[in-house]
Amino acid sequence: MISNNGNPFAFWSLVTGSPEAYKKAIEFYKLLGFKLVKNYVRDTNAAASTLELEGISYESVRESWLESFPSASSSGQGVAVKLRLSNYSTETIDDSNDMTRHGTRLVFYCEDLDTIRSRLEDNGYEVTNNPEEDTENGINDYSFKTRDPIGTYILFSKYASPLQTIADKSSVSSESLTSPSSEGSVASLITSGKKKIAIMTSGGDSAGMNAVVRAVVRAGIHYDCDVFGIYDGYNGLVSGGNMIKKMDWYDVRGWLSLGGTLIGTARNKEFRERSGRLKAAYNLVSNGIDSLVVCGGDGSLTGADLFRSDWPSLMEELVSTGKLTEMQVAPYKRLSIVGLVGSIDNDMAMTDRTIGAFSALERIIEMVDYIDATATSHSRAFVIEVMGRHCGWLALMAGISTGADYIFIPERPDDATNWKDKLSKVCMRHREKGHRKTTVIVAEGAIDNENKPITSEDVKKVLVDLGLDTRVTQLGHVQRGGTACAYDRMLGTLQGVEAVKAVLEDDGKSPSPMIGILEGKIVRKPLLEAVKLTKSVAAAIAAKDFDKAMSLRDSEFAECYNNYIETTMYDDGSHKLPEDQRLNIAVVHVGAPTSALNAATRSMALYSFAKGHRLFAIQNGFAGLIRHGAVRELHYNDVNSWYNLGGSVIGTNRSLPSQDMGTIAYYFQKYNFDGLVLVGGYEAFTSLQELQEARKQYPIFNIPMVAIPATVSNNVPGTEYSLGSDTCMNELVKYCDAIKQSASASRKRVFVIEVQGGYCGYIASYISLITGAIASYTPEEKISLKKIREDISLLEESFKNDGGENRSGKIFIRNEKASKIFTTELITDIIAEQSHGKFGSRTAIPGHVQQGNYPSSLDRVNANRLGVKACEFIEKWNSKIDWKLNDSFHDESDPKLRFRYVNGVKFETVKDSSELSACVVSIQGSHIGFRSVVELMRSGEVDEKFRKSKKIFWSNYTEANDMLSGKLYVKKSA
Ligand SMILES: Nc1ncnc2c1ncn2[C@@H]1O[C@H](COP(=O)(O)OP(=O)(O)OP(=O)(O)O)[C@@H](O)[C@H]1O
Ligand SMILES: O=P(O)(O)OC[C@H]1O[C@](O)(CO)[C@@H](O)[C@@H]1O
Ligand SMILES: [Mg+2]
Repeated sequence: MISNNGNPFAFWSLVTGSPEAYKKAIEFYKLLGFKLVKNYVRDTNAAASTLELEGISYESVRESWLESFPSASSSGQGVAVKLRLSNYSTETIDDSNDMTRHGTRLVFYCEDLDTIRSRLEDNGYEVTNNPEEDTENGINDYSFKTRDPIGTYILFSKYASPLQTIADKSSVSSESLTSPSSEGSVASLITSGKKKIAIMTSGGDSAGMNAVVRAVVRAGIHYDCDVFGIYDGYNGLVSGGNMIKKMDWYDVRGWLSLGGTLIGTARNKEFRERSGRLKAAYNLVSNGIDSLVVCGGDGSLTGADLFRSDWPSLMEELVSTGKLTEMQVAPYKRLSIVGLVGSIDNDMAMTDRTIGAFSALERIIEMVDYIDATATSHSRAFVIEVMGRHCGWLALMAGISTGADYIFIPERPDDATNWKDKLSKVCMRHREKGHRKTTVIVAEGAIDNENKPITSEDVKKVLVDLGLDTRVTQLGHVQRGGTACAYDRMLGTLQGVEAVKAVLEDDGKSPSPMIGILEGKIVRKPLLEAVKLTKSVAAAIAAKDFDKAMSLRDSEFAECYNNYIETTMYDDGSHKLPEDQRLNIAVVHVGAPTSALNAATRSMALYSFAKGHRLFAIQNGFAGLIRHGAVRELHYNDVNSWYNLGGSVIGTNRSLPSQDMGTIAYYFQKYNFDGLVLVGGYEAFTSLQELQEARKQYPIFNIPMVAIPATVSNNVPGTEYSLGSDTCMNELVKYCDAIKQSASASRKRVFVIEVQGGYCGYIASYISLITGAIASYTPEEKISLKKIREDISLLEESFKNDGGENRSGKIFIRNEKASKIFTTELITDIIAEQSHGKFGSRTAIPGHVQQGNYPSSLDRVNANRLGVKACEFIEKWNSKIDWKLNDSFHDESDPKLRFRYVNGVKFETVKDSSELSACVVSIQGSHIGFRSVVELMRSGEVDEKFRKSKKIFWSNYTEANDMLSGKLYVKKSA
């Protein structure tokens, strides 16, 4: 812990509830040579005493900062102590002489120990010698100790590092070790045997980075590590000093709801050079940091990987140039590095999604939806340029989500010689079909197949030449702004926790990991390989090997691109099937409305039209069919603008086919349906099951039938995702942020928020995780008075630790059916009663707002994919081709797979292959497969009584929230 530039700083935060001790502590640190640099006004109402401090009355002072600077000639390290007086602090001074019983101990390095010692003694402080001082070896040693007036153990050592021995000292120049002893001050040395993890954010900021930092800080502390924040990315790492700060549990309070990155980010040239990385290495070692978690994009992780590979030689250089000694670098022979991918670009290999990409996409679709209104009004064309650097993910997904007429992305460049013609033809054709507006999305890295950039202005010229009144909108940094969407809060949080686990499990043998998400599962991948693969995308594009570039993108990229083309470009009739293969497909919405029902129906329709099929909407659910025979054929202009329309245009209804199977069979016969797509929640699942069973009586139902899960509750058996559930989470995140703000402003108030979900606790667990709720109540976990009591204790603890700041409002989340007895109102009343007037409680019930107004970007993208998948399913069954039912038609190779596996699950008891023609679309992360409804029922996975799957695939949300909300932390520190 020495410095040769006088810059590095260590920081400690100490809290007391006693005004007297607070005042004395200030004097104590001044005695050691600290200067009082700041008095903070924290909460003028909270304190009642009239302590006079530096001429300011106590009511207005709650926090004091004291700093000890090294002298100008010295390179010793500075130290800052933040003293906080909190009337919530229950901290009492432990009078025992057992240091291990007290949480905080500081070790100060001071050359002139005698001066400090006599000052302390002269002022009545008890000074005790270290009976075990090992002057020979000096490891983790101190000379004497005392206690500050609030009870912190202060140890004084003449060694600037716990590693520094007497013998060792001679090899380091005295200049580099000098503390400002002449001023009788101390230079600091904070030591402990804990693992020290630093977290930094780097590159372009992305929403969700704050969730990462919060999770790393809290998970780190939970696992008994010291966690440091490195400010401004590699800038902070290279310059060190007060850019590296120790972080406290409560420092990250309220961060989930804030946008950008609160520890700052930067792009730094120096780190690209070895000299910059050398400084960075020095700063880490001199702060005792042994593990580095970097959250950034491909560039930042490339830098991190380089740092990792350089590390041994950087250590050697620090020793050979005399900056550090062999002993000092000995424990840092290996730096644990973990990469987290935070970037809006979604351009990193070996992960399906990067933290921030969906938030940026959310901003884009919101803006394009706004533009839609004005574009349609004026019948204009808009060229919208989106970010993404050399990656087309944002542009592709934006194109799908906003019904764009055309997109330009680097991975699938158009032919240099004819792109203008192609663009003109598509746009004119769409206009002729009835589009009143034209939308073209251009990725900022768009190129032609000769690698020449295609700019928004180039595109505009083409559209102007077509006679279209055209405007260009460059969305710019609005895409990176705002708070994180639900998905990114979840991803950042879970990946942050995983990063800490990876640090702790680093045995020095396995390669440095990058935390990614594949098929919905948080995974560790070798950083080195991920960086290498990512670089190969750029190389493939440079070499014009666009197929390879495409294949190296995430697993859903190519599929989404093909879907986009099929639903947007093939309306020219070029891909129509022969007459005898064209089908009559029926679609029905079943159950409560969710926001992506229309978007899914649109994609089914556009896909069907391209193939020459007809799509018939059964209106107002099965009740509509039974009562009114309500069937309507959908046409291009009916559906084309449904990409962003919430609710259900064709109408939805909870009624089941069993109400009147005969009538339904009659209409199926009348319209000669070749397949049925049911879009909805648990009722859609039940309807599918009923229709499948009714095949015995009504052979007309021997057609392929497929249910697309669509429900906010996400309780459909066989899938981990349902359309509309992401929109619901985004709505709830906005709602909870607003409620938390209100709770925080009212200071002492807690809200109990009741969320939907039926008997499924998915929504409650998810929303608790991403809002940092103090407690959650779900049907899966029984509510008891004991649990409520514990949660109230946690709440009290949380109020105490606010210290009047109260940056984050307190909320409890309760699922609507969590308990018959402990209703939302009752829990609210119990809290009020138990608080004895210390804080109040209110209920908040968002109700049907949870269905959302318009679909989220993630739901729109998935609606497009699932709609196409469902139609393909029906086509496959009708074509009677040799269909291997493994996952999503991919595995054609192994004949044994035929009718044996579905979605990777072995089918032991398939009696009749027709069972497999009634399936639920099963989504596991980004992977889409099918599961037969018969097999699902047989598997025992379905909880018919409580209308959900028995599988709780979100239990990691609950575990992570228990860790990060403070529940376990408070228990541990109690
Ligand atoms: N090859 C490299 N070697 C060393 N450091 C690098 C390298 N590439 C990038 N860095 C460091 O990472 C920082 C961020 O990189 P970059 O600007 O490419 O952003 P990014 O991490 O890819 O994030 P995003 O693309 O989302 O903005 C750079 O400013 C630099 O300090
Ligand atoms: O904010 P800056 O430094 O202008 O960088 C913009 C770039 O950063 C990103 O937002 C993230 O990499 C890119 O999409 C964009 O090209
Ligand atoms: Mg990048």
